[in-house]
Amino acid sequence: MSFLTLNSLSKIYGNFTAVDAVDLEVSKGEFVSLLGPSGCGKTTTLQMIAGLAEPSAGTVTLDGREITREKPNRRGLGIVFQTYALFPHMTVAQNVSFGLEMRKVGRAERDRRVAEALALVKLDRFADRYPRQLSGGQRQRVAIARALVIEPPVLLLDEPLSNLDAKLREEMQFELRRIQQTVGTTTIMVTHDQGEALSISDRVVVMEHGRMTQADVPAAVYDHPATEFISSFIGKMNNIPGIALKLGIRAHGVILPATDCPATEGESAVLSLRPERITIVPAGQGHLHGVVSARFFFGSHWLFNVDTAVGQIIVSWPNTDGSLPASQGQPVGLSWLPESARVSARTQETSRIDA
Ligand SMILES: Nc1ncnc2c1ncn2[C@@H]1O[C@H](COP(=O)(O)OP(=O)(O)OP(=O)(O)O)[C@@H](O)[C@H]1O
Repeated sequence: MSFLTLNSLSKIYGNFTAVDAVDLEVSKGEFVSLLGPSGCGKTTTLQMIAGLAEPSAGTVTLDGREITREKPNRRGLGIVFQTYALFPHMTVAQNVSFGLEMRKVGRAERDRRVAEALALVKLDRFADRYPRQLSGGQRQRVAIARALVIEPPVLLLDEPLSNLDAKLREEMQFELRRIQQTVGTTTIMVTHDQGEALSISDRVVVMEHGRMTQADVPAAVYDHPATEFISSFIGKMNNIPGIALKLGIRAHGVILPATDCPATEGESAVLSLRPERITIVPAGQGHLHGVVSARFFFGSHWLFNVDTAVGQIIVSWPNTDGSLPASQGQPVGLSWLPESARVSARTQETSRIDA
């Protein structure tokens, strides 16, 4: 059963369509990320849910009630922006309490709920501090506590972690998920960070040029990207152009196997293969031959660039025991399970990239 429903929601500025007929059903308690490159319409979609932007067409329905034209304060949704927007002259507790005062909640209940919200974000010891006395991550926790204390039906997060440095950002991603799972609030988060969207969401909604192009669980978006754009935007992908065969492609005279082969035999196609699905094997073995042209260390894994007859192939190799399959300049073979590769019809977009 859908708790929040977007029905053909659109936003048009002059003759520019920022959001193009987006349909989405979000279940109660679900954590959904809106993911896409800059300018694809994520924030505008979120703002239409919040009531901060008026839809040009379509509807927003919350818990069976249409709220498309309702004022933001009447919707009572929790909102957290990229900039924390805390009141600088108020303490942490006063910041969190503010929304309850506006709603005329009595003193005793206010104190109880503020204490609960601060405990939830692990800031109970910071209640009397001012925002300037907090780190970026702590301020963002205050913003989350402030949004949740009013017990909103939906929590809307717009790039909530993008002002934090990489390490803190990762910690806060786990924290955000823990908090959301503890309170069970239906949550929609806008992000352009694919890792963030994949790691903490129940479902990822990918947007391109104002349109929703895939909405699915993270593993499905990663393993079965609906468009070529998604396959290269989410994670790394080797896209090898060639001619479709029944089970694979032929590229530069080499036959590359794949079982997932919806393209028509004989047509121009592209074989997509994730770097971590490729194994480096001794020269003379495998489906493809090449020479290691570069090697990069990332701690948990290495990336190998391998020059082959069909172009440069990226291979990811896990750092399980410190051993390496090949050194720079070494001839190698590349192997993969045919079910790890996917062949799709070649679009004009790929042709342009390859040209
Ligand atoms: N008030 C406005 N008037 C005209 N165009 C607008 C307005 N607001 C947004 N746009 C345009 O609509 C498109 C979508 O903007 P939006 O902010 O939703 O993108 P986004 O996906 O959230 O991008 P970002 O990650 O950069 O914030 C952009 O091309 C933007 O320039």
